[in-house]
This record gives sequence, structure tokens and C-alpha cells, in this order.
Amino acid sequence: MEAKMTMTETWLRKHRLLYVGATRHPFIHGIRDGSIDISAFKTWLGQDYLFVRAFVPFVESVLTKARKGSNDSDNDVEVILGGLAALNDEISWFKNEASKWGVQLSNIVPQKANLEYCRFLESLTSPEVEYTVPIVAFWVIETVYQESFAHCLEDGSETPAELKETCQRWGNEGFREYCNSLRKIADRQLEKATDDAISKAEATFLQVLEYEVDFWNMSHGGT
Ligand SMILES: Cc1ncc(CO)c(N)n1
Repeated sequence: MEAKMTMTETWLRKHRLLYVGATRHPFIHGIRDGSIDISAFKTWLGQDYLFVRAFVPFVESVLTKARKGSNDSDNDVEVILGGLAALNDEISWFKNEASKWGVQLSNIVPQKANLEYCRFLESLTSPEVEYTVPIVAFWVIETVYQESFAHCLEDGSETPAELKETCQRWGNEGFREYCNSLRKIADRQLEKATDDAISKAEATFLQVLEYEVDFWNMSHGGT
């Protein structure tokens, strides 16, 4: 007998083009082949610092919902809390990286795509939004970065030495396993979800991918 396909697998197949658009963006290709304009990288760095700070309250709200809305809340809390702890480390990393590149973080103004993405995440923190929806969003958000930056470290990539550490942050094996843990939680929730919750979660999956594409785009068109 064939193994049943999980919901996330179904969606990844169904929305392949958009997924590839988010994980193989020209920004990532530019890192991978070394052609990236360093000013684009600096723009991304400053904007992502602001994003990650706004991401913390989102993850906090996922953690709160995991405690109440999960039938394996011990596991979920452990995974999500691990993610939250990693964000603390990530914020320090951004500060350090920004100073290396001469990027003044206190002067960064969030661009439109960033503000809209953060506003969307904030909307998912509402108590009316059930756990399944933000856990799917959380999984996709982390996975886009994992797949994108891991691509820059594969055999045959020509990522400049000074950008390798950035790629390692999200492209490493531990982060990949963490993304898999989030995916398992999402699939478990989706298995017992109502049709209404499933269609909301699928719409959220698509929205996150679109916001991720817009976020990468910002580093090019950015001011
Ligand atoms: C825009 C964006 N998406 C995903 C991640 C992964 O945490 C990040 N740091 N920034």
C-alpha cells in the first residue's frame, strides 16, 4: 500500500511554482553565484533585523496557542521554545553582522513589503485564529529561509566567503531538523482540522510564500 500523502506535501506539490519562486529567488541566486550586489545584501540585512524583532511576538503567540490547542503540547512547546531561543541569538547575530558591514541598525526604516508582512503576522496572533493556521505559517516562514540558504551552500555554489556565515545560520542541518519538527506539528494539526481550518491554513501558506517573494524583492528595488 502507498503511504498517505501529508497535507504539507500535497500543498508543496500543488503550489510548486510559487514555492520555488520563494526559495530560488534571484537574491539567493546572486549569493550562490557570487554576483550579488553588496548594497542589496545590506538592505536585506537591515530589513530582516526589523522583521525578526517583529517575529518574536508572533512566535510567542504560537507558543501560547500550542499550550492550549495541541494534543502533544509538551513536544510542541519544546520545539517552539527552541525557535524562540534561537531568535534571541539571531538578534545578537544581526547586530554583530550589521556592525561588520557598516549598517546602522538604529536608522533603518521598514519598507512597505516588510511592514505588510509584519502586519500580516500580527493578524495571526489574534485569539480567534486557531493554532493550526499560525503553526503552518511558522513552518513555511522558517522553511523558506532554510531551503534558500541551504541552496547557497550546496556543492557547486560559489557563495563569497564573507556571506557563508549568513547562509550557515539558516542553511545548517540543525535548522533543517527544526523545520522538519515544525512540519510534523503542522501535519498533525492539519489531520484533525476542520475543512474550514484547512482552507484557511492553505490560504495562509500561499500568503506567506507571496510575502517572502516580496521580501526578497525589496533588497533589489529598495532605497
Ligand atoms: C523574511 C524572513 N523570513 C523568514 C525568516 C526566518 O526566520 C527571516 N529571518 N526573515
